[in-house]
Amino acid sequence: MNTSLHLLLSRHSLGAKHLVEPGPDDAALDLMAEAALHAPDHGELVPYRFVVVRGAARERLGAAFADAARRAGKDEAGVAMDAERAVRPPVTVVVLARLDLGHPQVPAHEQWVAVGGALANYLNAAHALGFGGKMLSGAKVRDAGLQAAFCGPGETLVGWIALGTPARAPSTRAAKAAARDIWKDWTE
Ligand SMILES: Cc1cc2nc3c(=O)[nH]c(=O)nc-3n(C[C@H](O)[C@H](O)[C@H](O)COP(=O)(O)O)c2cc1C
Repeated sequence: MNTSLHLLLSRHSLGAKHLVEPGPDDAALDLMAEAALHAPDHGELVPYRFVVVRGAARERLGAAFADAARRAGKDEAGVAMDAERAVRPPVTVVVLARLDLGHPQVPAHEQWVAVGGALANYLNAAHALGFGGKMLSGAKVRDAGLQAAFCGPGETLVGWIALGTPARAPSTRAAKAAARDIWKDWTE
């Protein structure tokens, strides 16, 4: 099979507990961002941006996650688990959407499609470079403190991508759908 297609067909998500050092460095993060920029994007609005959390910044994100967990009423075990989610992955990339809601040609749903396309390209590029990762959101994206920490005016906190080197092979699981379930010819 063609190598590029093999990469697309073999990508899978891998959670933080299966990710080890090293995470993507600047060169890899540049390539992943380049790949995101190659996704379809009506009007070339680039309605997204990424914020990289690594090194000592992981502890700060852990503290911010812990604060959010306390605001959500979690007990101390839950708080510690949320903090660990930020500290454990070698690299966490915060995904932010920045839609132009008043755009005369490109409605919001098209800009969201562009955000999703960029995210898919970003994750596929990480996979092509040998990294594993998983996109996560959860109730934390609606936490006012975390939103204030990352979002500029009008931006949406989409979530976090945990990234690192896969510590294990993917587990086998049933396909979410068969290819023939999601396309068909148009007939009357
Ligand atoms: C925007 C977005 C947010 C997500 N948030 C979560 C989440 O909070 N928790 C979770 O378990 N999966 C979440 N997922 C799904 C996983 O990232 C992953 O796609 C899913 O587990 C299926 O695995 P696969 O990517 O290997 O097909 C999210 C996906 C997207 C695109």
